Amino acid sequence: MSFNFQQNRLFAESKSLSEIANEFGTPCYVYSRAAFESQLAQYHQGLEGHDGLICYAVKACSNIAILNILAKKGAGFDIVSIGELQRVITAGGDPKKVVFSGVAKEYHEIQYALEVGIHCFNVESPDEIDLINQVASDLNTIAPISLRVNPDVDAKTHPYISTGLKDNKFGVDIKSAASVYERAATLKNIKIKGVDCHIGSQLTDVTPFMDALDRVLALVDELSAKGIEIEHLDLGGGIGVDYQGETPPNIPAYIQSVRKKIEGRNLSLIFEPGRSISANSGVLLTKVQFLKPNDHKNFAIIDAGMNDLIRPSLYSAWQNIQLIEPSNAPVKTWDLVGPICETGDFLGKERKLALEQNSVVAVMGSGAYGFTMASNYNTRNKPCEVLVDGDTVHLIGKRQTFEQQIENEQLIQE
Ligand SMILES: Cc1ncc(COP(=O)(O)O)c(C=O)c1O
Ligand SMILES: N[C@@H](CCCC[NH3+])C(=O)O
Repeated sequence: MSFNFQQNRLFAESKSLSEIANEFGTPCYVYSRAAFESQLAQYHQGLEGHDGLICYAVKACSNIAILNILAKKGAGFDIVSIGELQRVITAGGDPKKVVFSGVAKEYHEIQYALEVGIHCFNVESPDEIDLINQVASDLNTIAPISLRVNPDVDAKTHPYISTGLKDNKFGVDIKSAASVYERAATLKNIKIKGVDCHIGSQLTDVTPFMDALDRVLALVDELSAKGIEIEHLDLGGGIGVDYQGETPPNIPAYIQSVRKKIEGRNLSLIFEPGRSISANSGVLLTKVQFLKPNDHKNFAIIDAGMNDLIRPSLYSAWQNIQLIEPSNAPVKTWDLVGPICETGDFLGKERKLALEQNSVVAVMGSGAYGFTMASNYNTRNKPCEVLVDGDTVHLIGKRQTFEQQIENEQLIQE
């Protein structure tokens, strides 16, 4: 029972979103604790009885209160920067359950990750292996690594969020992976642990995952023949969600089919889900400021813009928009546009809604890549974030202030 209607009023668990909008103002991200926990539980259910880790992709929704809730339920974390690692540690997450992805890890980031003792580095290039080996040698330690391989499969998702094609910057071409492993095996401060693969995001069909897995398993066999034994497979994230009637794969069933494919092999499993845990665990509340109907198009100007939620502008992503209270206004077709001085600043186009001035709407499916991609464009303060737990509301992220925005800026002295 995450987001649900009760007598035509939209609720987060047992709390009405109108009450939240009144108390905290808009724009405001609202998350459901139960939703986060039940999505994570699906992954744990799929993995039950098999060795492995569910490493939530912090970039999807990184508020420390959320990370803390997931950590308490046993999650590990997939991070891509020292900042994300600091978030995990601040939130009480276990560094031993952290995998470090990303194409551009820096010396100080690798150093910190080694000092806190992360589970594994997901390495994306031969040069990076050398740097990790160097840092580990400087610290007189051994760095556990997986190589992120690019299996050249088409994830059949939006080109901007497809990562497993040979045209994408991520990972190492699977054809040259064996030689990269062979070289890594000669390095004194490197310990080879796994093979890593993440082919894209918002996949609604498991076929590309399974094709990638076949290629990864062929590599595992090739490595084994060369005397390099792989302990774990990290199959990344990427499971899609229902934004507009999509039918995403059933999570436990997906993991079961992976387990079936690796039967008889001594391989533990890591998954790095982001969107499938957080997208439908959050909404963005925004209020109609003005209505600007005209002859050929009706604009509803809302108080959230592309700086608060960039997905519609950046990927032409479609997210459902719903009134949180019943309305007596006539239903019309509206473009919901924000306050930013950009033509591409919209959260939804051609939506049939009974809008009036001060109506509050919820942009559904905003829990992933929502707040984490928010910016200060047009010097707008980032919105607040609240977490609903049953009928209790916690403010987990205060609305940013102008003073916070400019605190690192200074006038020149003349
Ligand atoms: C390496 C890596 N792991 C995990 C994720 C999480 O992906 P998703 O949110 O699609 O589950 C991403 C983002 O696509 C990623 O780049
Ligand atoms: N930010 C993207 C997903 C990127 C996934 C990260 N590799 C989205 O909102 O759909």
